[in-house]
Amino acid sequence: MSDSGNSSGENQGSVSSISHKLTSKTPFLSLKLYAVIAILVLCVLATFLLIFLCVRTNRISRKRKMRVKHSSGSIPLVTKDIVEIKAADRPAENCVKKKEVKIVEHNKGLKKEEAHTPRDVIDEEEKEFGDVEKGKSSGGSDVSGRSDASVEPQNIGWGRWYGLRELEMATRGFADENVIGEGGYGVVYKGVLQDGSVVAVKNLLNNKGQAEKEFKVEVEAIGKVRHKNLVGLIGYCAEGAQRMLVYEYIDNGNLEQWLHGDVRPVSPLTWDIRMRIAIGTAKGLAYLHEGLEPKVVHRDVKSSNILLDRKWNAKVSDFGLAKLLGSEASYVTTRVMGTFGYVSPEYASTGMLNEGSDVYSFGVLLMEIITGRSPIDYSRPAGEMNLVDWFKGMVANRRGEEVVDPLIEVQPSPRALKRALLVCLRCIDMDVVKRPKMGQIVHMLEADDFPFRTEHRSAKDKDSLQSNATTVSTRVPNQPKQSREDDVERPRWR
Ligand SMILES: Nc1ncnc2c1ncn2[C@@H]1O[C@H](COP(=O)(O)OP(=O)(O)OP(=O)(O)O)[C@@H](O)[C@H]1O
Repeated sequence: MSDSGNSSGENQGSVSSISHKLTSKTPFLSLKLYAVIAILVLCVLATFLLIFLCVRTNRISRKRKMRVKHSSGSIPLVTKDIVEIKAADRPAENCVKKKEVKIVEHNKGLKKEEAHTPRDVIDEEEKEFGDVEKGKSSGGSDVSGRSDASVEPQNIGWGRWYGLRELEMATRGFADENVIGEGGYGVVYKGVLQDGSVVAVKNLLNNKGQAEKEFKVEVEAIGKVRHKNLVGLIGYCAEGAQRMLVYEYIDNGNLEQWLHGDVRPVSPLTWDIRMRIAIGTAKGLAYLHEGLEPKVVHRDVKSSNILLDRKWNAKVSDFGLAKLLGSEASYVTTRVMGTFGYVSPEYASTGMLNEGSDVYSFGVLLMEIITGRSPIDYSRPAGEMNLVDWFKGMVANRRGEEVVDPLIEVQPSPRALKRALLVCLRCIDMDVVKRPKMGQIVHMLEADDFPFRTEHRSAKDKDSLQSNATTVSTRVPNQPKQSREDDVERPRWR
């Protein structure tokens, strides 16, 4: 009882001592302590309020600046040539679902309603192949109806900037049924623009790391590249986080689909058509390597990147993308390394890249075209899984005629076959400096007298194919440094 009395007395004592302290005067302006504390608290609160207001004002002014920048068109106006159409602010929920979109049949075999039967294509080819061969081989008209050869950048510019809304309308809201396919860079949609022209819209994946400025610089560089054997970039979209590339639509699928997609007794790809595709591809690559400054190394030459029009003109796609998307995103790592089976040994082992790596990949592609076999095919017997090894062995053993795709009905002449086989072997030379340039390859494939330079060849020349298959390192006949003028257009890279 007395303990509790003591403790309550102590409590009362401490309370009265605190209140005494609070009411006692301090040296600061002779104010009482509670007044000083109240002033300090108010000061702290005022400081916080001030900081908060500063940050808020700063944010608002930055947002306003960005809005002004966007509406004045500084994002799309990459060059004088690019015309802003319209910018519609819209959440891109339709675009976001791209990853889940199922790849429609078109990806592995042409869409039924769009696919032409081999007969259609061959009929068309028969009607038009002659003209093309007579020197009008400047490529078919593109989707906008213009001829590639007549493209004059100073008149029409390389392309334009598209608003998200416009591309959404063109692809019916990025609808599943408009998906052409999906690659490592993103989903590709078929679209019809308001003027009726058909385009392919590539909705780039994971572009968060891609700075707008860097993106537009690279896109501009790709967009200026025009050649009848390269898929033309006709514009792009960069709104918010969205990055899309708009290409001319190439309406006859890709080479992979035609070589491996639809197994039938006779391939619609005759020997002549195959060589035409190979030469067109070589011309496109020659332009990238030799017609531009700085040159462009494709890095991913393979059959699915060779698109075809109805006249079997080859159009190389995806050039420039490795550079465009390669710097930031980790998903691109495998892309930078190219595609398994096509990658040159030195690039695979050292990562050192030059146009020789594309030449190697082209050599593998040419083997694929000749044989109808995939570069790596695990369904084949052990000794045949790797196309390059099998091919070299066959040629070295004088069994070159046996490598031709059995689906080709009319066999090539021995001369034509030997020419193609020799080009393959030279392209895959282990010594990168001994590989021919793409321009030389064009001439080798086109030249009737290659590799038969004289009527009376020496025995050594006769055996050149076999020796190439074993050494794969031979002299390339003298060729002009560049492809012919009609094949390689003037550089417009910068
Ligand atoms: N301009 C185009 N016109 C018509 N079809 C196209 C066009 N560009 C791409 N495609 C088609 O879209 C599909 C996906 O192409 P994409 O280039 O994105 O991937 P890929 O070449 O199949 O694979 P990867 O990304 O590994 O190179 C392919 O079937 C291709 O034929």
